Amino acid sequence: MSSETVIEFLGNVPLLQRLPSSVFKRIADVVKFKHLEKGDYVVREGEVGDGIYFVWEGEAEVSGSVHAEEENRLEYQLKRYDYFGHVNPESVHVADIIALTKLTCLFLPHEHCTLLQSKSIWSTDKTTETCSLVESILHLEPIELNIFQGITLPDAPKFGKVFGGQFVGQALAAASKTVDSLKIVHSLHSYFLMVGDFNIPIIYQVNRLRDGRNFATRRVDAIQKGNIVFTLLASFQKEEEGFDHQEAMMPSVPAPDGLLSLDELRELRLTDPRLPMSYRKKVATTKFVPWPIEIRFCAPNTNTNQTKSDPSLRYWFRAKGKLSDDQALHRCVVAFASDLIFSGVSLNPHRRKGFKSASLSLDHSMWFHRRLRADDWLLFVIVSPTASVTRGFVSGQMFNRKGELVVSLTQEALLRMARPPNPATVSKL
Ligand SMILES: CCCCCCCCCCCCCCCC(=O)SCCNC(=O)CCNC(=O)[C@H](O)C(C)(C)COP(=O)(O)OP(=O)(O)OC[C@H]1O[C@@H](n2cnc3c(N)ncnc32)[C@H](O)[C@@H]1OP(=O)(O)O
Repeated sequence: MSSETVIEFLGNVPLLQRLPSSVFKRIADVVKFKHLEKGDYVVREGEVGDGIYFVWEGEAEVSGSVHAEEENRLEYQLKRYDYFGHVNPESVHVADIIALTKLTCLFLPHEHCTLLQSKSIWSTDKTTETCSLVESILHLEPIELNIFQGITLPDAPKFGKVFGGQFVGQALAAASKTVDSLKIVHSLHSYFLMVGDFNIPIIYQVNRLRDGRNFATRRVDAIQKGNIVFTLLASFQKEEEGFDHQEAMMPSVPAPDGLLSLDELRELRLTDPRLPMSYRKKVATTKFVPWPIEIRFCAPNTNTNQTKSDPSLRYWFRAKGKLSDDQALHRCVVAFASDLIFSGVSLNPHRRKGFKSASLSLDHSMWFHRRLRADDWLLFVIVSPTASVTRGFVSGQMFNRKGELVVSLTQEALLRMARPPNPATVSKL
């Protein structure tokens, strides 16, 4: 059996899908095949366990007692992708497992069961303390099958509420962790339903809408205090060769290395005489928590939030720090970053002195065209073709440094002139 076939099988075992994708190859290298005939005992009640079994082919019956009382006898059937056994070497089997047909299992011996315990959903060796901030933000605690918990870290971007990109990135992480790791997200569509509270955890409930041979579809609801505050649909596909063309051209822009970072730009703005004193004072007194995403505007930017400009923007961005090598993580990071400076571009032609807006992202859609790395520079080209009846529409394209179009995306946002106080921007959960 090829290693690829074993990895694909392991990726379809729901229990394992939450693990970092790098673990599957390691598990595939150490599992052993066990073949049994109809009627054979695979394990016996009362015996000490020797590892975990995954049903590869055939059916088995579980028959045993929970408390040695006849009325509490367990009886159910196991089929492909089900598992049984114990991670702990001292545990005793509480039931017989008997082959109902010819049965093939993959067996993971005790000494390798630590592979099933990982501190992060993205990496086997890094913990949330040792990885980059954005990777920690996108780490979720698996609570049960299909249920994950995310939190808003103290250093995460917040804007007075749960940042929209955090919802998209975390929900996509939850969806990705219920899919065979050979299938990668190619599109997502999402709605921001209620302003989220960053002081409380977010529960991500994944609905496995479909698992096909090459495609899988998931719906994820983000829940706080019993309310669905955000919802996302995502589709995943196993990579296959096909037609390839690209009509979209990457615009000619300066390379990122020579451009100012947001932190440098902010420092300069404190003393830039072209900017109004009131603005400089505001920049100086506003608490500034650096973002986990590095951003470099392609054109010199002396605009304030009260300067009228074209409804378009170009900037380079990348995650700060090195990310674990998992394509699912890189796509979640891009999803997270894509809501930082996006729909605000719709407001550019309407900015003026005294301008104060109440704006909120309403929906967010993305299409991933090619593999990408979120810890290398990506160019985000944004244009707002229209704004009307309080809604601004933006579309964007992301190119890698080679000029390949890697992502297309759109967003609609609610754009209103703020009337004080502004209850729309705080959570009412
Ligand atoms: C160094 C140099 C460069 C740096 C450069 C940095 C750039 C720095 C960019 C950062 C940029 C971040 C960008 C983050 C972008 C997100 O993260 S946005 C967060 C994600 N989106 C959300 O949370 C939206 C969640 N959804 C919702 O809240 C609801 O679905 C909606 C959209 C409000 C619609 O609900 P609804 O109940 O139908 O709404 P509606 O009745 O119209 O209004 C709701 C409330 O707003 C109030 N409201 C209505 N109009 C107004 C108004 N004009 N003013 C105030 N309140 C209003 C209403 O009174 C109402 O309040 P209540 O009566 O309920 O108390």
